[in-house]
Amino acid sequence: MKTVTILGSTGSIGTNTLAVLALHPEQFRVFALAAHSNADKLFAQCLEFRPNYAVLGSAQAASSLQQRLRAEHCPTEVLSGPRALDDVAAAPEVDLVMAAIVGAAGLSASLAAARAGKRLLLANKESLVVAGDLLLQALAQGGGDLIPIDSEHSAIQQSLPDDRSRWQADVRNIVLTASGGPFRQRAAHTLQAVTPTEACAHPNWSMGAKISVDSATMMNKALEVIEAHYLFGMRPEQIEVLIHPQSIVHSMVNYHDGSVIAQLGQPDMRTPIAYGLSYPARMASGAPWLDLARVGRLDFEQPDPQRFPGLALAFEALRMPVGACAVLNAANEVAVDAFLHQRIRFTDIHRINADLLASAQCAGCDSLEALAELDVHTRLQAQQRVAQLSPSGRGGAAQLA
Ligand SMILES: NC(=O)C1=CN([C@@H]2O[C@H](COP(=O)(O)OP(=O)(O)OC[C@H]3O[C@@H](n4cnc5c(N)ncnc54)[C@H](OP(=O)(O)O)[C@@H]3O)[C@@H](O)[C@H]2O)C=CC1
Ligand SMILES: CC(=O)[C@@H](O)[C@H](O)COP(=O)(O)O
Ligand SMILES: [Mn+2]
Repeated sequence: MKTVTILGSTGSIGTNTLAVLALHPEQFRVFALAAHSNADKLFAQCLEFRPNYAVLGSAQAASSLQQRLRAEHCPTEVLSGPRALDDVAAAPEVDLVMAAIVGAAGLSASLAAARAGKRLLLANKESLVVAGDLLLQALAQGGGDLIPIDSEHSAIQQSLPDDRSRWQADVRNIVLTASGGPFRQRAAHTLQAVTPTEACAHPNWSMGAKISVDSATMMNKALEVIEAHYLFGMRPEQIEVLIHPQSIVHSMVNYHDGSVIAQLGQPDMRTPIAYGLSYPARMASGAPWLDLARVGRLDFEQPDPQRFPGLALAFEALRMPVGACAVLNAANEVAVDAFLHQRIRFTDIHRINADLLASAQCAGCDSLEALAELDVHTRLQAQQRVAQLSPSGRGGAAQLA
């Protein structure tokens, strides 16, 4: 029996993880569930999975959830705050940690799990983007391992040789597939008018709001290029991005002998989640079977740099000092949030990201403290840019649309 902590249990990945675990009660027990503010959903999850611990963002919300659980005779103890996230990630009882918090807010608990030698099931790509070297060092020190949950990286892992020492010798490059998101065919000059609802309407995947907007700008793929660089030790020029609108080929590896090895499946996160939970064995995930005759065709095309200028920022950041990726991530988190709150236009996301990356002062920012400072500083700068770009900052009160 393996014991699991799920960080971000109320989100899209968290919910899918619980759906997979529910299929295998004889193999897994839930130790802790953590959310930020969705107390109602966490309450329902606690009643169903009866974890030892639940975590919420604020002490007040935690105390209210505790009372509701006691009234239902549920034994779960409710904790609060970022320290509690680290504690439930590193607790000695835990074997597996699903890191599915959104954004850099997930970094501290990912590091805590890594230092404690857990198997880290990493959905929170921002942890690697902000502090890739430090997370890999923590894993090496803790003696645990990391299984990527991001569908492309799960696909690459499944397509690489088991023997890591062969990766550089055998592999020519890796190809991350991208759906192109909801605006793949939309004229670039109309993108400034798109709404948050349109941007979140991903053609193939059902996901949280932040990653859905990232898919629409292709900043998701930019973050995934950086994620792949750290996970697989590939140089920027060994990482290629190819648009594949059906999201059936989840990514592929080109070998020196001309072979291409890929992983295919329905666009359903329960598959990479089940792979991570059961690795190296395989188990049922609940995802539907892939019927290629029904899919009919698989298309591929080059990403259009006019429509998706954000993709190039990943390659730029990887050629800069290490903190540049943290700057790009922080700028993007602030910009996406401002877009979702209709404070800036869709196309302003890229303006903010590109401006802040261009002015990044990140030389020597390789410690956790320096990266944290850089993150705070960049968020302040990004907020200032948001204020300038928002309708009131432009000198008018007009609605964005
Ligand atoms: N969704 C997907 O299919 C995929 C997601 N990923 C990655 O997985 C991560 C999660 O994505 P997704 O599930 O879509 O996101 P969601 O927005 O659906 O869920 C986010 C989860 O994180 C919690 N959370 C948010 N902020 C904090 C915080 N400050 N402290 C603690 N918990 C917090 C939320 O709690 P609450 O509900 O209370 O707000 C929620 O449980 C992201 O890094 C994303 O890039 C990667 C590949 C695919
Ligand atoms: C499911 C998953 O891994 C997402 O990151 C997905 O890849 C998003 O789709 P895009 O290819 O549109 O970014
Ligand atoms: Mn992905």
